[in-house]
Amino acid sequence: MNPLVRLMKLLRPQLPLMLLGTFLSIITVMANIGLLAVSGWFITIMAIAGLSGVTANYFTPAAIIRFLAIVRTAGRYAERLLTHKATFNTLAALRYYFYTRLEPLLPYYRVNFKSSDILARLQQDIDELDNFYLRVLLPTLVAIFTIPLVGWGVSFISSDLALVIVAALLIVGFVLPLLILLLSKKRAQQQAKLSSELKIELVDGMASMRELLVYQIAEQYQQTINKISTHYHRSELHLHRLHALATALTFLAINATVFASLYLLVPQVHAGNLQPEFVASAALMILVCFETVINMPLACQILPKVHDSAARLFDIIDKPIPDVGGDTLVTAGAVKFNHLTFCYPDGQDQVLNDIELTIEQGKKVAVIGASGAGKSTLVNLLMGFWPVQASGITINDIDLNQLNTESLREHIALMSQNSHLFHATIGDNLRLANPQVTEAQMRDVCETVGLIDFIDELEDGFKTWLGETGSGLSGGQKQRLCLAQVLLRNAQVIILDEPTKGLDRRSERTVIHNLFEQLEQSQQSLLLITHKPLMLQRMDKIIVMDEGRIVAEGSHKTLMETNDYYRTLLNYF
Ligand SMILES: Nc1ncnc2c1ncn2[C@@H]1O[C@H](COP(=O)(O)OP(=O)(O)OP(=O)(O)O)[C@@H](O)[C@H]1O
Repeated sequence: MNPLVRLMKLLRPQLPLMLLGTFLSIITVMANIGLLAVSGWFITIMAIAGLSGVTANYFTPAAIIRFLAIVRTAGRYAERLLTHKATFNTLAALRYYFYTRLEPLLPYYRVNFKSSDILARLQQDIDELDNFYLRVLLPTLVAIFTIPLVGWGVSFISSDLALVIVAALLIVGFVLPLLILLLSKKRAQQQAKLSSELKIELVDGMASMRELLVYQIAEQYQQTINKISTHYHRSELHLHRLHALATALTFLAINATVFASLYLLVPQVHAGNLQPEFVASAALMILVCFETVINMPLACQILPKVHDSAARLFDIIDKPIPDVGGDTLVTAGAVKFNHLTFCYPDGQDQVLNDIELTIEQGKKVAVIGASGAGKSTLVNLLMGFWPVQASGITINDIDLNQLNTESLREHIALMSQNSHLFHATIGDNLRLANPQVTEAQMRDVCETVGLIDFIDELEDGFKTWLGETGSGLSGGQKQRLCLAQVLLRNAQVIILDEPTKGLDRRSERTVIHNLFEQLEQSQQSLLLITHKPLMLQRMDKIIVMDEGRIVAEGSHKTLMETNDYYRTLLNYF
């Protein structure tokens, strides 16, 4: 379906406001035209009456002028109020619509989406859609309805003049903008592409500034930005030139129409077929009646941008959402991987091959393997991020595909290698994991992860603000805060991916000791990805993975004694 048609469907809830706004806009434009026409006529008859010394009735035209002036002012105010309200409502609804559709897609298409691109689309493209009603639909509807009304009104003065005005309005309102559109189409597309590229480069550059400086490629990066920026401004200049040309031609057409009106009407006045006051009335009216089409060149310039933005947004959200999750609530029990085999939708090779693994409730299982062995994939599948084969994974003997995703995420808490901390206070970051948590509970959990001394030394304690992605904390402190978040979830199964990465040996010992003590008490299950002997020693079972397969399993002691690959892995990491 055409993206603009889809967009119109999305705007349907705002239709009453939009139609009312359009109606008021038409009334306002017509009142303005009427006001100038009556004023021209009124000024002329008063001048003629003054010069010839006759009296004229000025009460009626003065009352009409006042009435039209009030309608114009009140109409403009109400129209602006309604049309802007409709626009803001639309903007909010569109953002909500696209965000809610994008959210479930991100875990599946993470690899193919660039966050800066998503940001550019969500911000820039939706802003562009916001123009659709105010700058495209509204002026087009106003032009379509008012041009015949103007023609009809002018035909009472002169049908020839009516034809000239309607023709001029059609040229200025439709022919000229379409011509400019054709001339600018390629450049406009190029400009949209460059603008998006510029945004992506800037966001990426800001995020990787440290690396750019360390690898001494900041200058190269600057040159790239300069190059895109120069091309962007060149396109923009070209488009502005075309726009200026359109504006100049529009004013030329307006003035030519005024001359044409004099050319047509003055001989008629001479011939006695028309009263002279209508000449001034027509001239003033012509100047203002182009208001009906004055925004059409801009509308034609914006329309392709709106079309492209809508197409880009629909393009993302139309990606199929993998069918994951059912209605059954998760209950505590063993987590089982039953001969699980998995291949990413966009991948060729099997990433997991015949995985057979059981994690009994309350037990601690570790997974160890070289980089790329499939450990994170195993965890992500258990979290329900990708669909798996029927009965490939079960919890308490219920197929993962039948389990409610929300309930699954309550049942299992995950601390991945790159857990995110928000630009908020330490307390707020902890409350994200558990909104009901009390200060006492926060202190307890921070004690468990060995962070409480550090927090107590901070002037604002839990109210200390963290920078973006937790900057302001050391790598080890961030890691411990993320661990605290996971522990606050009170989930039945906890998954930790290298939880002590970045910790010194003493802190690591304390954290491990406290963590395992808490797990013993709470009888939570633990699935741990680690290469640290300190933790591996305390596990009930260790799985050794290589190229997507389980190649060995047993306790730390047994594996150390019997498995060369396990020993190599421990030495290697
Ligand atoms: N979203 C994805 N799409 C396609 N292939 C992927 C995706 N994520 C991972 N892979 C591939 O799957 C394989 C296993 O990756 P995975 O991240 O599970 O390994 P890992 O054992 O966790 O590695 P590491 O210890 O380095 O984190 C790798 O070959 C990787 O390239």
